[in-house]
Order: sequence, then C-alpha cells, then structure tokens
Amino acid sequence: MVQGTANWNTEETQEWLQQYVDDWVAFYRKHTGDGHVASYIPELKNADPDDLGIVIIGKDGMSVKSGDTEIPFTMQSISKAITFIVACMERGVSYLLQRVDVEPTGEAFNSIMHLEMKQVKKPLNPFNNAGAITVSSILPGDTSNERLEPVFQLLENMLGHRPAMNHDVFKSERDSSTRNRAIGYYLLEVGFLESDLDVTLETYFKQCSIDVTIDDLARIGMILANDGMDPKNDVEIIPRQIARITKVLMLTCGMYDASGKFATYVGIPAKSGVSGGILAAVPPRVRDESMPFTRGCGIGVYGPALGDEGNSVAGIRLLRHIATQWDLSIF
Ligand SMILES: NC(=O)CC[C@H](N)C(=O)O
Repeated sequence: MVQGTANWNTEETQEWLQQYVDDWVAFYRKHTGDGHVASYIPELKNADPDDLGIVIIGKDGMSVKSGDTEIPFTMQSISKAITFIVACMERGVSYLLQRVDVEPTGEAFNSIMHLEMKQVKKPLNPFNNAGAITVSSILPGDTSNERLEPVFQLLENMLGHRPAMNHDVFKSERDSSTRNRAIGYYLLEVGFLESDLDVTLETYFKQCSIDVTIDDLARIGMILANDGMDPKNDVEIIPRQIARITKVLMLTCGMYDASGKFATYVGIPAKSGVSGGILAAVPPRVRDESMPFTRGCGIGVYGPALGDEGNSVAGIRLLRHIATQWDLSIF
C-alpha cells in the first residue's frame, strides 16, 4: 500500500491507485464462480455471471474505475433506499417512521414470517420487501408513474441525467412475482398499505426496474456520504436528517441477513440489489491522512453472481478488501 501521501489527486498517485484497483478487480473476478445470477425474475438470468466492476468517486471529484463499469443494470432493492428518501421528503420523516420501523429482521429480504410471528404494528424496516412495498403505497399519486415522478426527479438531481426504466425487467418481475403479491396481500389484510394494492405493486416493480450504472451508484453514494449535499455546488439534494437515517438503515438492514457480517468486515453503509449492484457511502474520516478518499466517497459495485443472501458475492469480497486496505470502516 502506498503510504505517507496526503495528496492523492496527482497523476502519479492516480496511476498507483488505478493499478491497485485493477489488480484487486482481476483477483476477485475469479470469485464470481462462487455465486449465481438471480433467476427468480427470469429477465435477470441474462446477466453475465463473470462481470465485476467498481467505480469510486471522492468528494473532491477524484475517481477510480475498474472492470465492467459501463454495463447498465436494474436497481432492484437499491431503489428501496431512493423511494424511502423520496417518501420522507414528500410526507415527512415522522409520518414515515410511524408506518415503517427501523429494525433489522435477520431474515431473507422477501421473508414474510416475522410480520406474522411477531405481530408487529408496522413492517420492521423499509429495506425488506414488506417494508418497501409499504413505502411504495405511501408515495403520493394515483398511478405508478405519478408516484415515481419524484423518484426520477431526485435521481436526475443527483446524476445530472434522468435514468430510464427497463420495461423487459419490469414485465418479467410483474408476471412472475407470486411472492411479492403474497406479501402485498398480507400487508393489505393487516392494514399496513396506504393505497391500492395493484398500483402499489406496479410502483414497486417499476422502481426495481430503473436502469443505472455503477457510476450512477457511486454518485448517489458520494452525495449520501456528504450528508445529502452535492459537493460540486454545495446544493442540498437530500435533507441531512433523511440522508442520516438512510445511512443508518443501509448499515443495519442494507445487506439483508448479511448486514451484521458486512458491518463487521466492511463497515460501510451500503445497499445491495439482486441484479448484483451495491451502493456504498463512505463518510469522511480523520484518522489517517495517508489513505485515499479520507474526505469521503461513494462506491458503486456491479457483480451479478450472488451469494446465498442475494448480495454480489465477488462485490462484497472486493469491498471488504478495499475497506481493509484503505481503512474505510466507519468503526
Ligand atoms: N433483493 C432484491 O433486490 C429484491 C428486489 C426484487 N425486485 C424483489 O422484489 O424480489
């Protein structure tokens, strides 16, 4: 590891960083064979399991990219962080937190068991399917497109372009999603949904089908790391309190039933999706100026081969390696 260099934004240090990250991506690409591409949404089967890529964008504009960085993929569960933010911005934080809790479940992302077994008064968090579908029912608007308009607007504000929806993935999930329909009917029966079930599920399937790249994820992560401010122009895109709660949820619930292990071995607020993306927000840290990205950064990772919990298997190992090498953990 390169030590003792406070200014990483020089041509020489950029080259070193690039070399390191290229080597790590090449090494962890071999780990993609330990996972499987999601197949329960038929359209996701088309992803190449060997793909692996990473983009890191620092608050100061410095960036490193390596591997398969250009491939668009659908946000899937990463969208849950965005709709939670938008619902908080539209309806207020306390309104949201009265309807969705902030507790990790320790269960699979699409589990329904805890809702019934614990007789909870609200879904346990907005990042599992039950909580996210509830959030989709809270977004204002009569149609799914109306509800998603502020979601697209927020994404556009962060990315500088409006992402597109992948209609093939949307239809594929809509036409195959027996489990999410079951969750939706359960939520309807216990009175957790704020609005029509069909519109709510359509909203949820569409939000999961928004196409992004890891460059987009790194940008979103960098803004979250910077407490919702865009460092380019010091404009507040996400209110600070909402950015803070979102990062708490990313850390405690963002990687589903692997969140505890991810916090232990990586230690960064992150949100994964079954298409293989990971959005991570690394807050500024002060303890070691000799490390890169000490002022904070956003990270986007793509690796569609998933482990048992539905997270990118090589992506997590790559993040763990980088977090250890560069001391990125918030703990
Ligand atoms: N973990 C995920 O990314 C799940 C999202 C997916 N659309 C689902 O509801 O099953």
